[in-house]
Amino acid sequence: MSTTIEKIKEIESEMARTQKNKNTSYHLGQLKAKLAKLKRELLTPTGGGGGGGSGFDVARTGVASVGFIGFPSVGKSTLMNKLTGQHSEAAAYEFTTLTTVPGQVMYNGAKIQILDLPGIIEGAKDGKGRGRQVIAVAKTCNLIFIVLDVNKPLVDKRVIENELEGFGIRINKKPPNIVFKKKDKGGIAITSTQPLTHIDNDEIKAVMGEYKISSADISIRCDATIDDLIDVLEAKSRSYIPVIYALNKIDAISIQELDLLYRIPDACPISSEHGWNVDELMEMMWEKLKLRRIYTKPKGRAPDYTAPVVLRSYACTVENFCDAIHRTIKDDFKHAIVYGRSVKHQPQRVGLSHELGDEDIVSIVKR
Ligand SMILES: Nc1nc2c(ncn2[C@@H]2O[C@H](COP(=O)(O)OP(=O)(O)OP(=O)(O)O)[C@@H](O)[C@H]2O)c(=O)[nH]1
Ligand SMILES: [K+]
Ligand SMILES: [Mg+2]
Repeated sequence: MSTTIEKIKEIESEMARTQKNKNTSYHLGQLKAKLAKLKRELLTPTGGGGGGGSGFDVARTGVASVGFIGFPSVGKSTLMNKLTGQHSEAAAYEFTTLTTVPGQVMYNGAKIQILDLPGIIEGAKDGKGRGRQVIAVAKTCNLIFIVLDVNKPLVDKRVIENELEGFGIRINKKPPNIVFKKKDKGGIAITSTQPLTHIDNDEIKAVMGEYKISSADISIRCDATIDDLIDVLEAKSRSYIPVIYALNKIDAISIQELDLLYRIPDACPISSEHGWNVDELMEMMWEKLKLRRIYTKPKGRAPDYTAPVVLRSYACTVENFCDAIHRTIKDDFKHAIVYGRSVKHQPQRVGLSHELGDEDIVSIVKR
């Protein structure tokens, strides 16, 4: 019996040998679906396999978490120390950090947990070193900093991205706009709102066959690839996480080289050691985390700008706000009075379901 990793290798090499055309698209679709299923097997902890986040998990604090991923000695721990003031051992030899080291930064009134992680190497997702445990922790974070050494940023970037993607992490990407509904009978019905340039019905049917789905409505609302479709079928093992590339050690390069680095999307050139440009990194972190600060205004007094209630953008209704202050506030809630960007009139009376905007000011009126 060959191992899962060997099976994956076999399928990958067969895919590489197979040219994509009308006659092969069904077969390629099958192979891709097989591959996705095998990779999922690899991600499911089976006791000895060392999957999950076993031993690397730490207690979660704060409103959001940021995990550091990168090759050994790119400066992750040095960055951690600079940002949090906490101590994580940093040194000139590889694999200085051996487990998750948690820290915290306060930014715009929000407590944000920072997780310094051990370095990973190529093949990490397939079980090299402790890579799988490390990536499993990153997969639970709200944001990942991929820390790269500016001396070879682009090659390393590709390798690290590949490791994360192989682990079901989707970087700076939204879930594909495909609505999939399994049915008891009726066959496979495919509709699309725009021409599909990457896939044909044969390929889709091959994938469905591999997943043993004989009846479903599939409504495709983007120019999807077969990988997008598989991501939707494998939704449970996918995490869509924003990433910032922290390009570290800029103190070691020229201004001309620095100019080139600024062209890399979602990147922030820094020097952890000297603290250069970490302000910009923090600003980008704030943008990517999409947090909202809500200021409370006690009746007849000025708003309290020093201690905002910080909410996630997908859970920022007046109800979420009440819950964040105290469980019982909702019980005698009458309405809320809101000033800020979420309302047309200043102020405006709103109910529990109203969605708040960043820096809104809220007073709760009780019954
Ligand atoms: N020139 C320069 N060196 C840096 C910078 N940041 C870190 N270093 C050096 O890089 C080496 C590795 O730093 P660490 O912070 O231990 O790197 P790491 O990524 O945490 O390494 P592992 O935990 O082993 O994966 C140390 O010698 C640091 O002094 C920087 O901004 N510029
Ligand atoms: K190191
Ligand atoms: Mg380290």
